[in-house]
Amino acid sequence: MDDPGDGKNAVVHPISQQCDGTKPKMSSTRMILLILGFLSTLAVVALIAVAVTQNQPLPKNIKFCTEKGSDTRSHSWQTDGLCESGPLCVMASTHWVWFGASGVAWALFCQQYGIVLDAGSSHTNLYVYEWPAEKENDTGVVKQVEVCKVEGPGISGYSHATEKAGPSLAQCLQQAKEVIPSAQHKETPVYLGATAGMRLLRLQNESAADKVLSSVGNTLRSAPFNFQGARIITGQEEGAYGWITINYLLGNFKQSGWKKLLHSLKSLSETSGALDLGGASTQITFVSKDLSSESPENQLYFRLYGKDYQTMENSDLPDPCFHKGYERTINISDFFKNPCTSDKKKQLPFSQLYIKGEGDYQKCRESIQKLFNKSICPYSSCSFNEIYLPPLQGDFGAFSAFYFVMNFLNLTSEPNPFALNKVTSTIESFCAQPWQEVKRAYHHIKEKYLSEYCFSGAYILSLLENGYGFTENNWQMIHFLGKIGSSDAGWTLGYMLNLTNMIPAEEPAGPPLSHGSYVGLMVLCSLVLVSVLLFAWLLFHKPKCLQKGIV
Ligand SMILES: O=P(O)(O)OP(=O)(O)OP(=O)(O)OC[C@H]1O[C@@H](n2cnc3c(O)ncnc32)[C@H](O)[C@@H]1O
Ligand SMILES: [Ca+2]
Repeated sequence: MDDPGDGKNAVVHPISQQCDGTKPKMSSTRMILLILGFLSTLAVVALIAVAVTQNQPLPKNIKFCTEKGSDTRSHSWQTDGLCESGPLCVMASTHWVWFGASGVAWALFCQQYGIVLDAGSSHTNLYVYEWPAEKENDTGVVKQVEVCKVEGPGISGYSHATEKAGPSLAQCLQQAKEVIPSAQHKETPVYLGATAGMRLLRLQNESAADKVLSSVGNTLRSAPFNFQGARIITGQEEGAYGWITINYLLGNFKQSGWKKLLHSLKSLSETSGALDLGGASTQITFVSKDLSSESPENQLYFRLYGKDYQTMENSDLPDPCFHKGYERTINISDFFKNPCTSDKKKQLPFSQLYIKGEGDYQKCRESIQKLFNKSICPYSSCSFNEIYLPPLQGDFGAFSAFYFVMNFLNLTSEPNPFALNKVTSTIESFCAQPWQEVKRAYHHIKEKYLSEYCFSGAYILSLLENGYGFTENNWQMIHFLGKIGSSDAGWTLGYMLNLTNMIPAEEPAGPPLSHGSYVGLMVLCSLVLVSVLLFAWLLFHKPKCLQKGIV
């Protein structure tokens, strides 16, 4: 540490002070050495600690791909487990542990699949979902890769030929077989959930409903997939799984992981409500400010079907909800067949009804409004028909028929939804168009759908305004969505996520730091270490420039 410099041109700063020719005192050298040693140790410890915690061993349930497609769930992660170069191993990636000694681990990426059949009242849809196996507990990774619309009616439509319900699914199952690699078939779960049509059939004719379920069960069991059951789901489940689906697809569970889902009742504004309108039932599901459940289910569920035609005197039925010039014939026996209208059955002196459209939106709204009985409410607030409805909260994603109808009327404008008065005036002027004109303008659209858009539009407005109490002020909180990304909005994805336990009970363990903070911290620790070493080197090997001041 001797300094031969003369000190005349010394630079006055902490380092150059040692170049001024005076010998540093031993005690201060010792002190500097001590500090340098301490800082180096601290930097090394920090580097190791961060590297180790950030690069903890990968979870045991990471899937190991095999060519044979045997049950990947039973395979545990193997750090040296190289993919057996089967067709399912689509990618291998190197995972470096930064500054760590753990070396290299290989992560295998293979796809997994799940099938859900939505057996609705009007038809059945088959959905195929896909996700990377090693990420099954992450959020937003499950994607819809196929949808197949089953030909013919919904399965409840086979009540008179129950044995045909199962075979009706064959073509879509074949399509699923083509989409999913054959090695994966055996482990691909398949679920069927039946909704309002089957709920109504069960009320009407339980044994027919059982036979329909057993027929579809037999067909699904004989497919090469892993059959997990065919059942009738409740309206509450339909609402809840629809809510899970849209919030999962919108990434609302992402920011703070699945804790958000589990504690969703507390994180009020962070989830979207769900509005589903099917052929024979409708659901509204949202997280309410009002945590005390007045109604045990704390959810809405109701079925709406048919109209009240008690006042008719002859077989001609003027209907304000169809376009002027539209005519349709309905068999009285069909009309009173379903459980929602059977208790209103009357002896009528005619067997058919002749519906004649009037195209009168206001009259249509008034007649629909009568369906929503708001006179009795056993709770602090109700939607209608004595069903509990807490105050509306936050945004809503509206799908199924809500979307089909609004989309046809060009009323789905995102991200700036139309105001309620624009929606009302559009539906009103559409209803006023004569049927011949409508048919000419939209000749490419199925006549059954086309004839009912006026009624459906008026019905949707009645349901949302009079039923649920949406107003001008909160109307734009409703977002009409058909798909989110590549996946359809509906209950099926939420159903599968739940049944495959892809919604973990606990937030999955992830690295404590984000990648950015991790890299930043590592760079900082490294800079501290390098500076300390440089400082020490300067201290012990004084370079010439510092020995003789050059400034
Ligand atoms: O939930 P449930 O009540 O069991 O019924 P569903 O699942 O069969 O009902 P959908 O959402 O498939 O369809 C809702 C209604 O919309 C009708 N619909 C389906 N596709 C449509 C389209 O493209 N345009 C207009 N209406 C459509 C269909 O006939 C139903 O009456
Ligand atoms: Ca449905």
